[in-house]
Amino acid sequence: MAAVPALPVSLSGRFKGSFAYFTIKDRLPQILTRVIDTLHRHKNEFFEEHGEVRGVEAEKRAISFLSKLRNELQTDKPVTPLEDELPDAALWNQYLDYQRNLPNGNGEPSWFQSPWLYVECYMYRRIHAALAQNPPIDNFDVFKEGKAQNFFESQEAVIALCTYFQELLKNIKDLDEKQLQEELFKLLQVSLWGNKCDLSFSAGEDSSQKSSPLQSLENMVPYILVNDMEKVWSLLVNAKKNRTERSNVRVDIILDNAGFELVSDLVLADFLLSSKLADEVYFHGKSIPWYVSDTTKHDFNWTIKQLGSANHMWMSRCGINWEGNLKKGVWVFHDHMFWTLPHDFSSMSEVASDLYAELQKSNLLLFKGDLNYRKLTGDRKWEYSVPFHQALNKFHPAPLCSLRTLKSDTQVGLKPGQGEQIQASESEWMVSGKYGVVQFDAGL
Ligand SMILES: O=P(O)(O)OC[C@H]1O[C@](O)(CO)[C@@H](O)[C@@H]1O
Ligand SMILES: [Mn+2]
Repeated sequence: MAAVPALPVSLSGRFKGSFAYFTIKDRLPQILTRVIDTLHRHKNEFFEEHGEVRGVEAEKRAISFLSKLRNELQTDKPVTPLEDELPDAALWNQYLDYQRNLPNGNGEPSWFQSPWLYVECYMYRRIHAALAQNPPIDNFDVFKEGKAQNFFESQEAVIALCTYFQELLKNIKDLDEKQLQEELFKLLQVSLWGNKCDLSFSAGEDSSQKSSPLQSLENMVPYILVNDMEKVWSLLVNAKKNRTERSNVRVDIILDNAGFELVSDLVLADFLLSSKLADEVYFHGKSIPWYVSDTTKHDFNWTIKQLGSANHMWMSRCGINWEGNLKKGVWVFHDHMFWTLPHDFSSMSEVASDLYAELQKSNLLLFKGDLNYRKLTGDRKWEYSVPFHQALNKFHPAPLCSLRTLKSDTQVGLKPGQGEQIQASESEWMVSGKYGVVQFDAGL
């Protein structure tokens, strides 16, 4: 039997000067400071809604929990077990034990010594605990305002996209295969570049989409380092041809950020149905606030409502149609605890076998964004030219495609020398969000 190659090491804050190191040192504390400020700013609201004793006391407790967290992070303290009783706490604590016992581990897990992916996810889980443990403010999403702001500031781009799309729908029935393919490619690219706009990347600062998202697509093609759009197209066209009455074509979108990116994903999903390339689309979101801008069920419904009631004909047409899709059941929103665990996707079949089985029902999984890419590839120091299939490390529930702009220093599946060549002239290429991939894996 051929020997199984060992996995490369995890990205981690222990590599001084790496992007992980700077993120843990600078960006994560900034995010925590913003969260604390947000709670301060809402003090009056908590007071008015819940009174001094319950509302303001809860806010104070949450802030002191968060300050303690920031201090633990900045002084590289050991990662502590979760003490809340939320449904995922036991899994988190088991994962801590697993980190403690890793044969090549670096002693007691801590903020700078442990894998970056683990400690970063852990920070968001602790932010959640700070609120969830403190009723009556336990349902307060500290990132909600930022997500709404991103949506409103992207208005023009949203209008441009909805208008383009509604015009397209008018004659979608008359398009031949070539034209359909072109439109699919356009909307895949809009959804890809929509991933530039996440908020954790800019530590919560403005990152909305300002210009028309369709105009500059062609100029950006050279920045797509792996472009498997043709493979996505053939898969969908073949699925459509082989489809029988009993076997629907199903596409799943594993969502990333709310705001403009979410709108671009919804337009893509609508296109898949309207072009009859798919019969149903399942969306997967986060069950708790996550990585500042990720989409929860509330954000998903809120966005569709906002569009539906907008003062712009094509925007509201989109929103109303999408609400209809949800009602008809051709669009389904799912959230699962697994998406907000620290595990990479290679352990999904073990840790969340129900979710894995659900994904197996799909014809195509579209994974949006950088964090999903990190979890697909295990957030490791891979050689750039290692095949994507190998980095997936046996995660193959169904054919899948990642639409991701590069915002963290891991990348696989490049041509030999391709990464090194860009590196030579642009040292920030992996973290600037300027480059992207549409990277496909057919499965087993
Ligand atoms: O929203 P995305 O595309 O998953 O990006 C999340 C961002 O957060 C990070 O984890 C940074 O802390 C990066 O990996 C990435 O830039
Ligand atoms: Mn995100």
